[in-house]
This record gives sequence, structure tokens and C-alpha cells, in this order.
Amino acid sequence: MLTVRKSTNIAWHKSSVEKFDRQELLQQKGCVIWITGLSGSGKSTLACTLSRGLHLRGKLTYILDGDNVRHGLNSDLSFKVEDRAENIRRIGEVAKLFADAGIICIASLISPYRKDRDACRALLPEGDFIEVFLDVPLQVCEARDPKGLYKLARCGKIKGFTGIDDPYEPPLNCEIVLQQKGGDCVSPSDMAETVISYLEEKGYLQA
Ligand SMILES: Nc1ncnc2c1ncn2[C@@H]1O[C@H](COP(=O)(O)OS(=O)(=O)O)[C@@H](OP(=O)(O)O)[C@H]1O
Ligand SMILES: Nc1ncnc2c1ncn2[C@@H]1O[C@H](COP(=O)(O)OP(=O)(O)O)[C@@H](O)[C@H]1O
Repeated sequence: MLTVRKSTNIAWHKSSVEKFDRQELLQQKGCVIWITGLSGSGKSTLACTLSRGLHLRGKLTYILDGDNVRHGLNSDLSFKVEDRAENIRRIGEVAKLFADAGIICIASLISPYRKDRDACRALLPEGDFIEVFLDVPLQVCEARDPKGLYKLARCGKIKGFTGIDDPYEPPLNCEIVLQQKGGDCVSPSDMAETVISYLEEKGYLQA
């Protein structure tokens, strides 16, 4: 099991510069914005739009995108259930380090299982894990199909594709739900503004 601890005889070494000091320097609070949703729901687009919007306000962000992290750190992981869990666990741990650095970390990955997302939430202090559900129907994602992956999944060339022959468990009570229904098109910048307003209201955009 991935949760079995094999590192023993280790001790935590404290630094004289702490999260509080870094937040003072940056004039913001470190946190994790966790964007979950189907492939094609707009996670990467929202992550980039949000990062740009916050950057323009002088806030330091960093994006951990599932697709991108799978090019390096997680290139050894497949899309089997246990590998998805490990993908999410590692990104959750890295996101925690970014938040501790005082950075607004934007993690965008399908993260289809509730228990894997909840485990990442549990790594952070109360309030610092902000789960954003991109609630976009499968039909809309499939019609977009920017990488042609749904087409491949439908004809059996990709097995275990989320939403087709692999599950997606929507959040039950996340912080923000962004819906994209039928004709009502919500632009990426409107979605990013919703998230920025939440951060403002909760005090994350000041130290
Ligand atoms: N079987 C299967 N199911 C879902 N997605 C697949 C699969 N195979 C490859 N891809 C591509 O991988 C991207 C999703 O990676 P993630 O790390 O976000 O997935 S997960 O959180 O571990 O489930 C996903 O990117 P996005 O479209 O940006 O979501 C796909 O491009
Ligand atoms: N709010 C939106 N409204 C309409 N189209 C969008 C929106 N957000 C993203 N898209 C489009 O949907 C497709 C999938 O977006 P992407 O960000 O790659 O999704 P994901 O990262 O979830 O796979 C892209 O073609 C993108 O331009």
C-alpha cells in the first residue's frame, strides 16, 4: 500500500523562516485551489486564466496540471485506479509544499475519486484547500474533445477513460461549483473572477 510508511528514524527540522514570514513578504496567504472535473471540462483553461488574473493583481501562483506533472514527476504512473491515487497523492503533497511556501497553488487534475481528493484536503489546515468543481456535462466535454481522446475511447482505442468506461465521482460539498450548462456559456474569465472573489472574501489575497 502507498500509505505504508517506510521512512523511519526521521526527525522534523524547523526553519527560522516560517510560513508566516513568507506570507508577510508576499502579502498573500498560501493555499491550494484544487480544480476537478472531466477531461475537456476546462480545468487547464481555468487554471491558466486564474493564474494570469492573480498575477495581474501582484499575487504569486503556481499551476500543477495533471497532464504536465505526468510528463515528469509522475511519468511512471498509468491511469489504473491505484496509479491515479498515487498521482493525486503526490500532487497533493507537492501542493502542500507550495502552500507552505506562501504560494497560491492551483492544482488542475481530473482526480476522479472523492477519497483521493479528501486525502489531499486533509493534508492542509482548515480552509486552505479550496475545491473547485467544473461541473460540465459529459456531452459538452465530448463535443469539445480538443485532443481527440473521447473519440479514441469510444472506439475502444483507449481503455479506462474517465466518463466513458471509468468513473468520475463529483464532489458532494466543495467550496465552489462552476457550471457550464447547454446554451449558457460562462467564459473562463468569468469563472476565474468567481474564484478570485472567493479568495478575496476569505482573506487569501492579503497577509
Ligand atoms: N484513461 C484516461 N482517463 C482520463 N484522462 C486520460 C486518460 N488517458 C490519458 N488521459 C489524459 O490525461 C489527462 C488526465 O490526467 P490527470 O493526471 O488529471 O488524471 S487523474 O487525476 O490521475 O485521473 C487528461 O487531460 P485533461 O483532458 O486535461 O483532463 C487526458 O489528456
Ligand atoms: N469556459 C469555457 N467555455 C467554453 N469553452 C471552454 C471553456 N473552458 C475551456 N474551454 C475549451 O474546452 C476545451 C477543453 O479545455 P481544457 O482547459 O483543455 O480542459 P481540461 O483541462 O479539463 O481537459 C478547450 O478547447 C477549451 O478551449
